[in-house]
Amino acid sequence: MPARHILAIDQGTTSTRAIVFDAAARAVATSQRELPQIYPAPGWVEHDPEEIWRATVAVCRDALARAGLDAAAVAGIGITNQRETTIVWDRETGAAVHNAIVWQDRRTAERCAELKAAELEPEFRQRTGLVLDPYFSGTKLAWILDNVPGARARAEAGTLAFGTVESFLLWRLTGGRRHASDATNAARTLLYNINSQRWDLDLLRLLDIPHALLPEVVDCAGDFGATTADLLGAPIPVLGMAGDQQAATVGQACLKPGMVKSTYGTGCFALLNTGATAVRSKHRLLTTIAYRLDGVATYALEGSIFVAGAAVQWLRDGLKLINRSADVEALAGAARPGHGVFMVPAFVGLGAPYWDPDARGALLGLTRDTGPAEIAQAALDSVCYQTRDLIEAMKADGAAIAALRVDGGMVANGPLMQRLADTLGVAVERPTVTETTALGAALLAGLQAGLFPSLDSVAATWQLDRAFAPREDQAARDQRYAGWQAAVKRVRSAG
Ligand SMILES: Nc1ncnc2c1ncn2[C@@H]1O[C@H](COP(=O)(O)OP(=O)(O)O)[C@@H](O)[C@H]1O
Ligand SMILES: O=P(O)(O)OC[C@H](O)CO
Repeated sequence: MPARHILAIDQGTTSTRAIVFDAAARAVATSQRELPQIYPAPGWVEHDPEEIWRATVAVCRDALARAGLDAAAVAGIGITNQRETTIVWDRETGAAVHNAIVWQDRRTAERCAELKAAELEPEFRQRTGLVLDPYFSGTKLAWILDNVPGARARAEAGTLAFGTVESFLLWRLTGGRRHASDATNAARTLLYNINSQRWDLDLLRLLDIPHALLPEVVDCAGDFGATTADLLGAPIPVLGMAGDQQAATVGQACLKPGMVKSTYGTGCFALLNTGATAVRSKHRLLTTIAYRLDGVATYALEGSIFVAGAAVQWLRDGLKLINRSADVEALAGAARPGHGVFMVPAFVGLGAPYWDPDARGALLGLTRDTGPAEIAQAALDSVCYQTRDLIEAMKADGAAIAALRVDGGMVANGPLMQRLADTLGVAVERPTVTETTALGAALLAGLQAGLFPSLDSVAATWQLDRAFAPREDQAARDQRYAGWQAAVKRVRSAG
C-alpha cells in the first residue's frame, strides 16, 4: 500500500494524543492518554519526561493499530506540542536531569522581576517578541542549570541538551540522532532572535546559558530524521513540527494576514496572522512566528491566557460542582440573569495583556443568593472577557477583525460560543474539525511528504460547522465588560 497517511502527535498539557490522518486530511483513528500533573510547590507545575515519552510511543502504536495500518502506510509524522515546557537531558544516556518544567510554572517570577528591574525588558521584547514572564523557557532553563547539582558544568562541557517537548520527542524518536527545534517553538524560549532567526548570543549571556545546550532550529516542514525501526515497526520520517498554537493556526487555515484563531483548551491562545511583518504590539501582545517554510517566516501577534478550560477543571476537581466538564453547560445555564458575579481566574497570575505573575484569582459580586450556577457562569464568562481583552488589544494594534475562528475542547459548548460572540461583538466561527492542532501538524508533514501541493490547498479543506453572530446590543455588552475590567483591577498585584 502506498504511504498516504500522516501520523500526528499532539503532546498537550493534560494529554498526549496521536491521530492518523488520510490524504484528504480526514482523521481516521485517534488514541489519547492523560498526562499526570505534578505540583511540587505552590505555583510550580512539572511533568515526568519519561511519562511523556512512554505515552507518546503508546498512543502512536495504538492509533496505527486502530487505523489498521502499519508503518509502511505512513508517509510521515507531524509533531505538535505544549510550548515553552522545558526539558534538559543527557546526550549520552538520553535521561532527563530534572522533570519537565511546564509553561504554567511560576518559579522564576523573581528572576523575571530582577531582569525587569534591570530595565532589560525592551531588549528582550525587541529581539524575541516576548515579555519577561516566567511563562517562557529561558528562565526555566536557567533555573535547572542553577538548581540541579552539576548541571551547569555538564552543560558547559556540552554533554547536556535542552529542548522544548517537540525537540525532546524528536531526539527520542530518532534514537538521539537529531537535536532540533522548529522556529515556532524556538520563538517561545526568550533566547531566539525572531528578526535574525538565530539563537541570540547576547540574551544567552544575560541568562547565563551555554550555547552548547541548544538545538538546531529548523523550518516547520522538512526532513527531520526517521524514527528508529523498533518503535513503530519500521522507520517513519518526521516531516513536520510546530508548537500547538501555531499548528492550530495552520489547521484553522489562518494563512492570510488579518485572520485570527483562538484555541480553548487548558489555556486560551489567540493568534492573528500578520504575514511577513513581525508587528510589534503597543498593547502587550506577543510577537511570534506562526510558521516557517523554506526559511521564510510568517509572523503572528499572540494573546496568551493561562486559564480557560482550567477554570472548568477547577469547578469539577477543586469545587466539585460538576462531575464532567461538559456538565458546566447545564449548570451555567441555570444562573440567575443579571447576577453580577465575576470570576478572575488568575490561578497562576495573569497572561496577556496584563502579564502579572503575582496576581491571584478572585470571585467578586457575591450575594446571599449566589450559588453554583452563578459561579459556573462567571467561570465561563471569564473565558469570554479574557478573549475580549485580547481582541481589543489586537484592534488597538490596528487589526480589523471580521471573525474569530475557534477550536479546542471548550468549543463543543454552544451556549458558551454564543456568549463569546456576544461579549466580543464579533462573529465566532466553529469549524467541523475542532482537532485543529493535530490537523495542523499533519498538514505540515503532509506538505513535506507531497500529499498536499501547497498551504493554499490545505486552506481549502477548512469547513465551517457553525457561525455564532453577536445578538446582544452594544450597551449591554460594554456594561458587562466594564464590570470585568473593574474586577481585574481588584486582583492586580501592582494596582
Ligand atoms: N462542554 C464544555 N464546556 C466547557 N469546557 C469544556 C467542555 N468540555 C471540555 N471542556 C474543557 O476543555 C478543556 C479540554 O480541552 P482540550 O483542547 O482537550 O485541552 P488541552 O489540549 O489543553 O489538554 C478542559 O479544560 C475541559 O474542562
Ligand atoms: O497544551 P495546551 O493545548 O494547553 O497548550 C499549551 C500552550 O502551548 C502553552 O503555550
